[in-house]
Amino acid sequence: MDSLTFSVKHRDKDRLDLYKHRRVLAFILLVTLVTFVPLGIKNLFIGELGLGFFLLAFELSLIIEVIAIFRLKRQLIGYFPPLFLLCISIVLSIHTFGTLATYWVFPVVMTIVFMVPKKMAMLTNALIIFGSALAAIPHQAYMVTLRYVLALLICVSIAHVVIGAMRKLQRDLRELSIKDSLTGALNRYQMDDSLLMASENAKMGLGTCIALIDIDNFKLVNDLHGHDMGDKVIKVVVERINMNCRKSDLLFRLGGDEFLLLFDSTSVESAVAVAHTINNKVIEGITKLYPEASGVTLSIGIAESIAAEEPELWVKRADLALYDAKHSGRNQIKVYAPEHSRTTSKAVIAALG
Ligand SMILES: Nc1nc2c(ncn2[C@@H]2O[C@H](COP(=O)(O)OP(=O)(O)OP(=O)(O)O)[C@@H](O)[C@H]2O)c(=O)[nH]1
Repeated sequence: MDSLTFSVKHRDKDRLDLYKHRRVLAFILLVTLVTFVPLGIKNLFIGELGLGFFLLAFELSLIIEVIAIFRLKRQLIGYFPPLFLLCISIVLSIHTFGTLATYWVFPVVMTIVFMVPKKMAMLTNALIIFGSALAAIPHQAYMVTLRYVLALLICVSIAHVVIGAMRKLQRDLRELSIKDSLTGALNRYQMDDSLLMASENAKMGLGTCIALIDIDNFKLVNDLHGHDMGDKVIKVVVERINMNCRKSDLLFRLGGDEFLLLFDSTSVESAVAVAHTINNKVIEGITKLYPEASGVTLSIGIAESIAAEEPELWVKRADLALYDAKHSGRNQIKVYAPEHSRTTSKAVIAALG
């Protein structure tokens, strides 16, 4: 189950990145406003109408895009128009002013690597490097153009490696913050939003179920075979749960040996069937992989969503069903029924004397 993918599956990742980098975008807009706009106007005045037009058109497309990202929280015209106008402006400016204009290309290609999706950045930079080198040839010695191209290629390669490492680090940190490090299941802090969304869906008739899953007598596994074996057993449990439910179901580790499985639009009958399969596969898996710890079973409490019910009460109902499963001898799957509330209250009162 790829919970991370589930949590971002409907979003456009590039747009999300751009939206997160609004401060950088604002800075880039400011820098281009104080450089490209005066340059564009100057070129119009000195008769370089084509260059002046493309520089100002680029600036205009950038302003439109940045305003859309700030106001509408999405791209309006996309990457292509500003990048196309930028490429033309660079080539024209080197064609007109020669070597002096080549210095501008370095910050431009670096910014493209940092702000534009990888493939588009590579394509745009390839076009800029190739086009600007061709435009520079009549103005300087071949060796100077060769050095210019090599320096640009080195800059762009370093920027790609750095940004690749940063994005990987970002992904790893995000995973660390939402997932349990032992099992890879989502941690309990991710649960509230998902349960709330599922409760909201129940209001629209899209009910589903949750299952609270607890390993039976897990303390004995630790006591008899050691903590490491306990960890291995927990991992097998999570693996088997993941193997026997759908990608769209979400598994949370609540702590210790307890898990909550949030099914995606699933009836009680189907949830019970999946729970039985999970329990059987866990028993089978541990017997096969760690025969010394065989005999590990699960107790599972299932509760169906009720429209407009608080998520805490929903989990509480699954907990009561789990309590029933434990007290009926463990290795059981119980579905919440209203009498669970009464029985549990009586049991608690009896326990308190
Ligand atoms: N190996 C290991 N043990 C853990 C971990 N987290 C909690 N535990 C242990 O898991 C055990 C949980 O035991 P309980 O849930 O109290 O009880 P149980 O033995 O499972 O009994 P029942 O739930 O009543 O069937 C405790 O001994 C904890 O120390 C972990 O990450 N790894």
